[in-house]
Amino acid sequence: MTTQYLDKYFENRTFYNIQSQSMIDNPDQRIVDDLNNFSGSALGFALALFNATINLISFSGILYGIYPPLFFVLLVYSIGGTAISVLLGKNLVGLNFMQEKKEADFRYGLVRVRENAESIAFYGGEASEIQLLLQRFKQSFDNYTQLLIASRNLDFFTSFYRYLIQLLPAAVVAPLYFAGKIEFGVINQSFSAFNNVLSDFSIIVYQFQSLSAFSAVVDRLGEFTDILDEQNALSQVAFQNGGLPTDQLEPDGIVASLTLASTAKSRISLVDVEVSSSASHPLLALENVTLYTPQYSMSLFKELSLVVNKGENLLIMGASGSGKTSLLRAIAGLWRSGSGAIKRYVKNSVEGGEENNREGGASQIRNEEVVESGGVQDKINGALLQDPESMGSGEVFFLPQRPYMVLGTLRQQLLYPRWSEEEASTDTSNGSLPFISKQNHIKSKAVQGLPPNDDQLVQVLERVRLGHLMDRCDGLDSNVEWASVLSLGEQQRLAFARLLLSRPQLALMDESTSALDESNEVSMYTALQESGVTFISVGHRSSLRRFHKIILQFEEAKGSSGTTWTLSRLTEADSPARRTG
Ligand SMILES: Nc1ncnc2c1ncn2[C@@H]1O[C@H](COP(=O)(O)OP(=O)(O)OP(=O)(O)O)[C@@H](O)[C@H]1O
Repeated sequence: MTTQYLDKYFENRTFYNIQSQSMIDNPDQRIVDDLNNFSGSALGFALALFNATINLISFSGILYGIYPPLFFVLLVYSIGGTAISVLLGKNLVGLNFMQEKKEADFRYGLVRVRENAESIAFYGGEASEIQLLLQRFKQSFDNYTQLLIASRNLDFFTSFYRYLIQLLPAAVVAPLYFAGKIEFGVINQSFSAFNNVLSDFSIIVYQFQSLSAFSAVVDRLGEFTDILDEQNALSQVAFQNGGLPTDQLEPDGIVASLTLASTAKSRISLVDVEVSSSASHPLLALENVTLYTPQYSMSLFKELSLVVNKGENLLIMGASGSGKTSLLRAIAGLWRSGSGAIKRYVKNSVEGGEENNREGGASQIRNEEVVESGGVQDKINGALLQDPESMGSGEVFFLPQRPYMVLGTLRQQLLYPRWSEEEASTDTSNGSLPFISKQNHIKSKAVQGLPPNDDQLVQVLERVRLGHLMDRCDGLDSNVEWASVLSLGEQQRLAFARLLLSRPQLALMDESTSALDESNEVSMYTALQESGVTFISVGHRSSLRRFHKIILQFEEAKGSSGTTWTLSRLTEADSPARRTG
């Protein structure tokens, strides 16, 4: 179940939609605790029911044989008892549901402290953190108090129900013994049969508390499953739709009904156009794209059209909050609320690598800058960037504003997110889980060619001026908490190393050099230009202009919501030659 849920959670970026649109609380807790409780309790209840059935068959015959009315009295008594326990415990399900949520919120609060330890320590925010955490704990505690009160009331009733009836067999059977109708041993026999049948009939009454906890777990998992299925169905619809008007879709089954409901508001159509290697083609085209925030609560920009050709790097500038990152989200397919079309031109990745190789020759200015910024250019050109067979080359690579450091070795940092499948196939640690089928897993990004060897990884590290990490951290296999150990600028350079290793056709970079000094920034951008990758950067610094050919500027529209945009070609004045001259 865990692998199934993980597959669904990661399929079609559902984890991102759940998080960015706050669709559901604590998916992690549902995957870990709720699945555990569900499987454990389901097995427990199934066994209890099976036991009770066998027991009932065995003992009801005995009891019925001794005195038939006793059997029927017991039946009526247990039906009444079940009804009263359902009445008394009906709010237990809701309370158990909330208890799971509140405890998960509290635990998540503690995880956030661990993740942001340094920022909290710099702010000196300990007192506020304790207060916030205690607030969460108090909510959990208050709910637990209510849960205890409801359980206590139910427990009073259950005990009363269990003991009240104990007198009945004695009261009925003793007179029969004194009348000489039955043997003395039959009294004991009737007690035993009576209690067995009572507990079988009363399985709901006795297990009500666990049943209500189970029911809360089922509710939480059901809610989660619905969201996962709905998101995946929506993505399939969007995929099948591929830019067609929704009325052209086949109206069959759940997918079609979701189509009609979900496309009441229009969505941007995202089309991957396959092109042959020989044809000259753009890398990206936006046609009349109007973008809204995911819930359509705010319009960001309207009717944006642009084309990015190979080598025509695009710079996006504008005020904070004007929608620059959101445009990258739309290009990456994360945000679809709006209208218009985004076309990404993709081709065979091996061909892409060859083309990169052919275009690997750098201009004079680039070479000068590279020598100045690191002096390892010859090695890079010779061993790495001109060896397409050894490189991965996907289509679009995204460098987010906040570099993401995975939990793992330096090698895994560098290879992320490519080659993970290859690693998984050589990983023997899954051997103890034979039921996990590899086919079920989300495919990592398709990679052609061999993964880079250690020498190449070290060269790229040196190219991004992180060669010292090899000595400092005990080589490529050292495993530390990278997000805490590396400075923000070092993390951004590591992200560039990933990009250089991945060598996509198009890179989307969101303020990915914001923490770097100017010399490092020049070095990173130069290396990227050298590798033949076309890039779209979001940034605030005017020093970035020299690496780009086109600029898209967002400006606040006066007197109306949203922003206006202007697209212009960067003039020669922005080139590095002019600047230095
Ligand atoms: N998940 C979200 N739901 C709703 N609104 C959002 C969401 N994410 C961002 N926004 C809003 O969308 C607007 C554009 O955000 P975006 O991140 O694109 O800005 P930006 O131009 O990149 O800003 P900055 O330069 O500060 O990074 C902002 O007003 C932001 O508050």
